[in-house]
Amino acid sequence: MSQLPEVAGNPYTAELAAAKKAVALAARLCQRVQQGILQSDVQSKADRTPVTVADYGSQVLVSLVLKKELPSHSYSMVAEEDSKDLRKDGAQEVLEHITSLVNETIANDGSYNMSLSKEDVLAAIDGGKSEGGPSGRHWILDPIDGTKGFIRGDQYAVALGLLDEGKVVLGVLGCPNLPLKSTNTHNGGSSRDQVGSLFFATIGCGAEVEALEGSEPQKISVCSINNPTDASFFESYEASHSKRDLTSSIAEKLGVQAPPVRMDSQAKYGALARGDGAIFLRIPHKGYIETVWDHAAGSIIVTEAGGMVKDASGNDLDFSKGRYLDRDRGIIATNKYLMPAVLKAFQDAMEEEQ
Ligand SMILES: Nc1ncnc2c1ncn2[C@@H]1O[C@H](COP(=O)(O)O)[C@@H](O)[C@H]1OP(=O)(O)O
Ligand SMILES: [Mg+2]
Ligand SMILES: [Mg+2]
Ligand SMILES: [Mg+2]
Repeated sequence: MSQLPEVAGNPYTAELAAAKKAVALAARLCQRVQQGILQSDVQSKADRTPVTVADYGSQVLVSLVLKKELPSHSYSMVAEEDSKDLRKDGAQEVLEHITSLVNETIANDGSYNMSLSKEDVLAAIDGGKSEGGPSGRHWILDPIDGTKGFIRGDQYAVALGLLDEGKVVLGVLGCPNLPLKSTNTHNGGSSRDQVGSLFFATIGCGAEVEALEGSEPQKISVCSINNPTDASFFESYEASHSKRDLTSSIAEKLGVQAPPVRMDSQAKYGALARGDGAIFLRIPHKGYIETVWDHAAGSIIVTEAGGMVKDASGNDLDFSKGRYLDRDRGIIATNKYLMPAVLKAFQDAMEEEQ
């Protein structure tokens, strides 16, 4: 992949180029594993091994590319996976599988002439143990966001953000199964429609999308709908990830006519950022605490596309508290016109639920 030209006013040009390369390479590994799962029989879909291999493999590749592309940068990463299970007796075969998958992906890409050992793989995974926090720079990684969608053959994302002094300053979201063209352009669809979208944003520089395989980047922006009756909303595909009774009550209060669009992973943030839908509601069930890697990349892509991302109290998400977001009861992403009404409906629905 060619280096991005230096853009005046973007202090994160090198980091963005490295992050895009890292996510694109990791996504290639995930695509290969997902194709393998889908080609195998239904029985083995319930086996978690293939997805585990892809989660770890993706984390290894992202960490490797960032270190190779940014050799002079100090490195701290807050990532979802750790190597504990892989160090257990009986995990040798899985570790070998991950190692060969990573090495094959590197060899096919051709950018780096290197081969990782099993120890290198474990060390790369453990590079994601950082606690993050309010000072310094920390990469934030979800190597596969939307694991259940990944197994089903649906949407998933490789999500990478950069935290600088407690603020998310950069986000890259690789969505291998999301069509490059907006899903609400009524072109009837075509088998020639390109699938695989790479969203990215840097603070103050707007949000863009390009083909995961590489193409001319296009600026994106959230929709400008200001009447909730014209809005459509995204929510989790998995009922266990978000309270559907509350989201449907919010939609009813707002007069939303369209049925919910259910999609796995932060692909929802990407789709919202380019105007495929107007509102994204996420209301986890009691006891679930949101992690930073589930929202860092997606939220900056939406805000840089002109949208807003707020918690249930109407506050900005605070990524400076470590591996978790502050405990609050939900997340809303939408445009600036709709946010006041959506927030009010959200709070009213929650009050009624008490
Ligand atoms: N019980 C749960 N409630 C809410 N979110 C969950 C739960 N279990 C896993 N997740 C995470 O929610 C995100 C996907 O949500 P959705 O697809 O519904 O938007 C993923 O980050 C997924 O983890 P993971 O990254 O391991 O897939
Ligand atoms: Mg996740
Ligand atoms: Mg994950
Ligand atoms: Mg997980």
